[in-house]
Amino acid sequence: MAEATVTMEVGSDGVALITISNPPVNALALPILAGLKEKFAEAMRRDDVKAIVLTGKNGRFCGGFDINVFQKVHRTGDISHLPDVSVELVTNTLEDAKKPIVAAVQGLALGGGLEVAMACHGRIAAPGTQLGLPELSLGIMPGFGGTQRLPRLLGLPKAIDIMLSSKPILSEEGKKLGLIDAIVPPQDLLKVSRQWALDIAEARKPWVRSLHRTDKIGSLSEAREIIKNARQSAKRTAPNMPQHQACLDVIEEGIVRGGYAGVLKEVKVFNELVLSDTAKGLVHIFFAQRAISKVPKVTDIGLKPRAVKKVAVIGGGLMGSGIATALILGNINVVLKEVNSEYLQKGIKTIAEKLTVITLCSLANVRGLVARKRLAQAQADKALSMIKGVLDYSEFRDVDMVIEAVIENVPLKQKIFSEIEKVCPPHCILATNTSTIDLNLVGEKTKSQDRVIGAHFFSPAHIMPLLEIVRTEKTSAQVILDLMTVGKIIKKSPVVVGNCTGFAVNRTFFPYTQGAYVLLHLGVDIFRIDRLISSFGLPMGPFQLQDLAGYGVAVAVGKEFATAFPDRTFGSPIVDLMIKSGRNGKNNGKGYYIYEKGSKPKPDPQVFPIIEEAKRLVNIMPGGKLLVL
Ligand SMILES: C[C@H](O)CC(=O)SCCNC(=O)CCNC(=O)[C@H](O)C(C)(C)COP(=O)(O)OP(=O)(O)OC[C@H]1O[C@@H](n2cnc3c(N)ncnc32)[C@H](O)[C@@H]1OP(=O)(O)O
Repeated sequence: MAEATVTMEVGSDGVALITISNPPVNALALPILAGLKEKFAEAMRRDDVKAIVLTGKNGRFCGGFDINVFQKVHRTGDISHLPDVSVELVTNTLEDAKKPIVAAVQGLALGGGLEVAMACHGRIAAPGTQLGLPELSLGIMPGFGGTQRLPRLLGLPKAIDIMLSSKPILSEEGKKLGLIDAIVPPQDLLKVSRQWALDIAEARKPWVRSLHRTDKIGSLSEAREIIKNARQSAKRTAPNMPQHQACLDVIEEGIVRGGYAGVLKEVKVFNELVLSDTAKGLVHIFFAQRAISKVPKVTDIGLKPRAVKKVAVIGGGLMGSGIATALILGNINVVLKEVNSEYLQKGIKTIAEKLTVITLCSLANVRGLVARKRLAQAQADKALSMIKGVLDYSEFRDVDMVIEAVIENVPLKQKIFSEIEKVCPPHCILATNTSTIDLNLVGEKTKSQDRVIGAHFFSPAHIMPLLEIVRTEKTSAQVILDLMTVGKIIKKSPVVVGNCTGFAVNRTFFPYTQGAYVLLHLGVDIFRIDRLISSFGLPMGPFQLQDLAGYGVAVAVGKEFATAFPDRTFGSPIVDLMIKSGRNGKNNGKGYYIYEKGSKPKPDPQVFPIIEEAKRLVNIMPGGKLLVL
């Protein structure tokens, strides 16, 4: 592992260049923070230093405080692992320095990295640099003064938006908003920054301390109104995330009692948030998301991913259309195969609708609905030109991958696999989107077992980030790597798992659903179950989710499980009875809930007699009273 260092070089111009080096993202690890303290102290002491430029090595300014330290705090419960950076280093040493400091920012300045840059007296950036405070996505909030300095540099609405969304902006936007003083080509970054620092030292440019600024804050009543609206919006969009409200409280403290009081409160609340369960969970997810791209004997054996330029998707239903949309959005050409032209048209129409909605959302910043719609239509049409609908296999001769997305039916999948093996080129990856069926069964009738792999997407497939990649003992490392790479290109989180009925997700999910059925049969109100699960933090409860997925999936998956794990299966007739009574969930607007366009799903009391019938058929409490939980 490369060493974490901070270096300082003093030029003949009297500018000290302090460089952070901690590959790959120059995170502010503890030795880096100690190094910064030491080098800044030296620069302040030395008479030959007039001004300072702070930068990061290898084209990246800084990816923020070292997240590994949070893990250490979580493991030990000992908050003293967190150093006093916000007041001692960022405010006293940098912002209140006796010599001007300019941040030369390139690549990225995120979290603590941007916070350090904001405490400097000038910020010069290379084009396309990412600037953001993503701390809330880790369950914490900015802790090096970001909650105070960002609003003072950008104004409250934009600063709140950046913090609460955790999304970075580019330096070009940063320049327009006032976060960046100048954008210069990377090769001029240090030269311009040095001159800028000297200009401040020699009073040719203003010496600005961000925390002391008030010009962008507006009146107290305006600020309060903005914060109030942000609070309400966060309550709706992030109801189970305490860090959103906490961050707004700290911002408000700074508005009401001044930036320095805000910095002090930020430190206190930051330390509380670091220990929260939310932070523990989200920091775990940060590392887990990175760990998934390291698969032993796949990503560590020197293989290079092959280009996947054209993918055939078999089946244009709910899953197939979503998968095709995701591929097109990732700039991958798609051949969509259906059994007849009616289904094919329907599939392509669904894809067109999805593309229009997505492009419309991505154009939210374009002014005027008409202009937005026109642009969205043009972009969606362009994307649609990457798809070719077919009814036979003639287009399959040059595809790099096939993703079969038909119904969960073993003989049908086996037939398709033996057909595609014959028509596709020998390098072609043969993937199935099955959610449950053992892949050895799916590929049983092919000779190309090394090319057979599971690509289990989650509905809606163009939106949900998880891609469960299922490998059998015979799937080749190259094929796994290729699918992982496609997954990343189409912005999924590909997780490689082993092969068994249900794989990892449904193997876990099935007992969860079974638990919900058992409670239903014990007499617990299903809408109460859903409410409890939502308030626990999941997007929806098990019954609403079943409505969303459609009952066909539940029936098919249930059968597979019952066959594979008969002793772990509780046979509830509820889904069959729902289907018998003409319900199919969201698909036909009638499930456990009623679905009407433009309104939220409403619990349907008419399902109670169906539930009673299910309970009567499987009487798990003969003669007993209903359990009140
Ligand atoms: C007090 C302060 O307010 C608190 C903070 O600053 S908290 C930190 C705030 N910063 C962040 O949240 C940024 C987190 N990092 C990222 O979003 C992305 O890593 C990135 C955009 C910087 C780079 O993305 P990318 O190039 O795709 O590389 P990615 O694979 O994510 O990361 C490369 C490596 O750097 C590590 N890394 C990235 N940021 C890190 C950080 N802040 N601390 C420690 N390690 C970090 C990753 O764990 C990964 O390690 P690995 O190779 O051992 O798995």
